[in-house]
Amino acid sequence: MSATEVMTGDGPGAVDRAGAVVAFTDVNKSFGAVRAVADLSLTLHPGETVALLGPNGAGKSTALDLMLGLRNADTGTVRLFGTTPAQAIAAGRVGAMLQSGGLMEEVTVKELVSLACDLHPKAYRVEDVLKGADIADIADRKVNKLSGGQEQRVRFALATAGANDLIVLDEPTVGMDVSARQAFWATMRGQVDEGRTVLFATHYLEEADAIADRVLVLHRGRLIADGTAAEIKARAGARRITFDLDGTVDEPALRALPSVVGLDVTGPTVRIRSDDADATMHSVYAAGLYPRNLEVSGLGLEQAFLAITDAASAEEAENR
Ligand SMILES: Nc1ncnc2c1ncn2[C@@H]1O[C@H](COP(=O)(O)OP(=O)(O)OP(=O)(O)O)[C@@H](O)[C@H]1O
Repeated sequence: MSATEVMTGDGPGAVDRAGAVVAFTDVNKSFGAVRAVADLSLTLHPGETVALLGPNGAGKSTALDLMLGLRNADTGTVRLFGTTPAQAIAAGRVGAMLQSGGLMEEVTVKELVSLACDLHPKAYRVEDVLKGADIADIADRKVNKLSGGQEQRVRFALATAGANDLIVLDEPTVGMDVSARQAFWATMRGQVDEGRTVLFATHYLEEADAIADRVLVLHRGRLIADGTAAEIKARAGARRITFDLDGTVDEPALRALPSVVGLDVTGPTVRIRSDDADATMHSVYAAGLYPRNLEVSGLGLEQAFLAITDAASAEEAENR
């Protein structure tokens, strides 16, 4: 498969757009010469938990800004619930937690959350929002006295002040320690269980793997993968094969073996990424090689992510 083809799973992303929560159609957004979002089409469906991954500068924040109507697309259309982002937000259907934008400083946590509830057309009770975001114990603290992790939880409270149908989170757990992160995702699961659609951008691939039922990978503004974490791992080359060889290692010959999608040789040690480990190993033996210390293991999402983004970069360099 070419790296620039979008890997689509058979999951909900593949079905028609009727009833879509989010629909991007051929969306482009540039900043000067930089194409931050390029020909992006995607559909999110009710109840999905979707992780948005991509290296730095891939266009994640820009895509979220377009989704929330904070920026306009140069070309293409963005629809939330069949309306414009502004209409969907005005109707109280969308909650967002973004990286940018300071919080009002001289107010208490409770005052800030109360304000968010006052502004929300389908607001929850302030006490419930505080409890839901696990900040009831710091409700009377001034916002400018919070730690980074506490501030993140306040942002989460603001995103969940009312009954939203879509929650958009940009790197929500940055600055949280491990236990705060676990508590955060437990709270988030509650939102998902209530039927909300959740989209979150993250650099923590283990979070994407554990929480998302669909993973989107952006690379230089393009969508290069869309599927479950398992599908993305499988398509990036499912297996990692490691062994040692005696004598000179013939790299071109190894690279030419069937199903090899990646090769790394360090001294006598050969590391192969293969999308069919049986076929690859069969041909290793058929070539008369005697691999020692053989290990075959599955690829983690992190390795799969690196593999597909590296492949996309290599392909781009070739086409240049
Ligand atoms: N306001 C802006 N002016 C100029 N260039 C911008 C602006 N916003 C984003 N860009 C550029 O657009 C590209 C995409 O940026 P974006 O912030 O969307 O990426 P990202 O995937 O969110 O990155 P990160 O993981 O580092 O947060 C980058 O090359 C960035 O430098």
